[in-house]
Amino acid sequence: MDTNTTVQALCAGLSAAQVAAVRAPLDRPLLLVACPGAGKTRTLVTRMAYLVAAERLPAERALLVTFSRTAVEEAKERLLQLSRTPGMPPALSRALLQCRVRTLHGLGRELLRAASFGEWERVCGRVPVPRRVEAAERLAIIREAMELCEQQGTNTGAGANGGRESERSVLEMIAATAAAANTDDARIANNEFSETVDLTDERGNTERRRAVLQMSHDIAERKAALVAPVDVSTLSPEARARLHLNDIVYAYYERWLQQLNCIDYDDMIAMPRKLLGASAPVRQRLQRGVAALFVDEFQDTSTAQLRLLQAILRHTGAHLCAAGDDDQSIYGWRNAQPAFMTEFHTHFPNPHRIFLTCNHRSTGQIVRCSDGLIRHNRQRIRKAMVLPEDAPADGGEPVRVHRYATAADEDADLARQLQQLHQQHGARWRDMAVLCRLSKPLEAVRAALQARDIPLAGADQAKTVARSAAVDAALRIDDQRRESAWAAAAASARPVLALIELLVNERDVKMMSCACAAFAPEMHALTRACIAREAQRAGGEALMQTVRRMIRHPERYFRPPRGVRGVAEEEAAAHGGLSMRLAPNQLSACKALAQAYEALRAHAREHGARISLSQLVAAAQDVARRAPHQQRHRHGDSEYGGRALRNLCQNVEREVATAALEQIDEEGVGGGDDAALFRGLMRVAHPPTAPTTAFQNATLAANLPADDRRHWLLPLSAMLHKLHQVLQDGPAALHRTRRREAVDAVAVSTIHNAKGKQWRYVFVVRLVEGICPLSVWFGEIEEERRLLYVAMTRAMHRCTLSAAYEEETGDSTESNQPSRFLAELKAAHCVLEQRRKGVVESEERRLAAQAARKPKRLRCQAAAPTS
Ligand SMILES: Nc1ncnc2c1ncn2[C@@H]1O[C@H](COP(=O)(O)OP(=O)(O)OP(=O)(O)O)[C@@H](O)[C@H]1O
Repeated sequence: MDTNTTVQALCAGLSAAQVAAVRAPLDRPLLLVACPGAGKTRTLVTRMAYLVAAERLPAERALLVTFSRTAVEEAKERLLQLSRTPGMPPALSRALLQCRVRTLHGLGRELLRAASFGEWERVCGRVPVPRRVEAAERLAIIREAMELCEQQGTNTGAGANGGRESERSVLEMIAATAAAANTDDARIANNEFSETVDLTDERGNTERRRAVLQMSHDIAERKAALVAPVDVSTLSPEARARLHLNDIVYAYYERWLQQLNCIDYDDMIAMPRKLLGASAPVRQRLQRGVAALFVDEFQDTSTAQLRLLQAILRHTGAHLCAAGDDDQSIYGWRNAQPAFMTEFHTHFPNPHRIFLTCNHRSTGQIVRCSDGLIRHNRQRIRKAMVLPEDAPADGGEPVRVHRYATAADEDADLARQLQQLHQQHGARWRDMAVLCRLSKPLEAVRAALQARDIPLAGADQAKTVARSAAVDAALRIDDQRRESAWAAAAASARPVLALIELLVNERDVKMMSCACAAFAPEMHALTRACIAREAQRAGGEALMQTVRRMIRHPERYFRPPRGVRGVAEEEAAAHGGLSMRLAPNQLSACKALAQAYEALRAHAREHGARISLSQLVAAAQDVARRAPHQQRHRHGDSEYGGRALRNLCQNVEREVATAALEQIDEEGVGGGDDAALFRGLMRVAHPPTAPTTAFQNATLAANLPADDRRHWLLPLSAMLHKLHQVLQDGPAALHRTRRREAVDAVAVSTIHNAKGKQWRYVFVVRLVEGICPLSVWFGEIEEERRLLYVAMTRAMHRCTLSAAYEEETGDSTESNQPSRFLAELKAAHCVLEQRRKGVVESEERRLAAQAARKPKRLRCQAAAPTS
């Protein structure tokens, strides 16, 4: 098939504007300004295919980035569909599956992985691989810094002096954090910062919450602008006195992130950008992977993200094709800047702009009603949403606006309408969605719908199911065998895992003690404490390095055996040894530990990237068997137990690998090759709760040749983590892989989560002041209006908006004002219905009574009017 025919097949069914976008020349950046339902994702992926087919773009160098995982899934699905277009040459079909689709954060993570150990430390100030700080942790740290600054009389408002005093004391704290490492460790160990911040009070307009969020926003802004926090320790007292509160909180927050070896969401964008300037491997990784960059949902771009995109284009010279709708920008709280759409030309010079304004999704009435609403916004690219030529301008039903006396009435009537659509109009549950501005009010809605047996799901209308039987069969794990293997393995696991743990984590005293119990049982607690103190004195040296140093200079650390003359204690201390030296037998204990450790380390080095957890376990078992004390103290490590542990490890390995494969299968792109498997392993290999991961990785990486580090570092951590979990929780833990499966259920979701989706019937509930628009938001009324616009434009066939005058909250009843946006809807495209409590209730009672009497007749009866 020639290229022209292929292109024709690709563009079949597209509108003229969409075809123009697909075939636009490559010499200038391209911006597609689209309306809801204009098919921008479809156009973007078709352009990708067009460039691959007609412009010889290597598919693996076509990269589409977007801003949420759902959007990634959606784009991959579209690529898959496109690859199955009838008449598509098989080579092109295969090539399309090689196109890469990522969230921008995912791309950032990928680039971070290409950085070397040293670059991580030098450019990012972290040890690979850092953990991502939880949202609650972030807010807790910010709040703590602000409260510390507020203490001692800042509440005087004008009391600048009191404020300055306390701010200064926080500055001292920041400067002293490095010195106070012990306290910090204790706080980290106690997980103090994972305390959850009260974010449930979504309607509460509390000043503190607002201030903390605003500060968090300010920190994000600074990070977006790559503003480094001040280094307090280098400032003069005068300079410190001039610092603003926000500078102090930012410095405090960053200091803590470094202490915790964490990065935040913004770092996943800002750090790759820094690394692009500083690291050749990161640049090369990027250059290999990007010749054309496609950005979907461009209106959600934040300042930092824009800069990363610019850096990518600068370093690769790639073609840019962005698509977005400024009217659907709803992530202002994540620093999204719809203005980047209007000012596109200032960031990407000489662009080509194409408008896609035809809504292929909704009826004429929905399109006109929602278009009338969004026209109240001023900061927007002027565009009129239109319908396809063959669609009637006033087609479909008008938008329904329902008002109720109470929220309970609203929910009861909602349930009735959903049931009616399902039972009398044959609609599937999955064709319906209930959307709300906030998640909290949805709790009551869910309860009301569940009470009436309506199946519910989230916006993705999928549920988590256990791993499929096919995968189980592939794993060939038989429950009974696993059960007994687990028992035997658990019994023999401790000494073996202790040694592996020590290899993985050379700085953790607890791990060393654990390993000592098996390989150097004679070692006293005092000796272990001395090793730890010596390592600390040497600036955080690896524990085993300290042990080696002590073995090299026994005269400084150990008393000589009886009858042998040694150096005086004062002299030993003067040479940097211990002032109180350890008993002579402690030297042999140290040697036993070092010997076992070296044997395992040599094994790991020898096998490098090819070693698996079960091989490592086998090696550790071998070392354990040869350890001198093992002959004296048999500790029940039966041969069966040893074998069982190796089997268990193999199962764990298979499980981790299968989880990776499943993930790759679900993503559908790039499956099969080793690189994809490895990427998948990397993803599942992220033990979320292991506090020592960073150190583990650091030490292990130091132990391995550079090339081997990335190949098994994280997978091994994951497997060890899983093995611990299995040993702790029993065999059931081995069987926990889950996946998402589509269900026939009504989507109940926040508007944010519904973005990019569509349903035949959409119900937007709780449209009252304080919820939509949300009163606590920072005056962003236009963003609130955009949210309602997004919600309405999800509807294909019917859109129902509702509000109630009263809502019961606990013991009290709150009165509500209907949302101001309802008054902005044009009367010509909507019908207002005042639904009274009595009518709804009596109708329900009547139907229920009728159902009890004549269930068969009820099924074919037409709906009775209720208003
Ligand atoms: N040329 C077309 N002809 C007919 N239907 C189309 C056309 N283009 C897109 N559609 C349909 O319109 C609907 C909306 O498309 P799509 O979801 O790609 O739009 P979108 O611009 O991403 O929407 P939104 O921004 O609102 O999420 C889909 O059902 C899609 O199949």
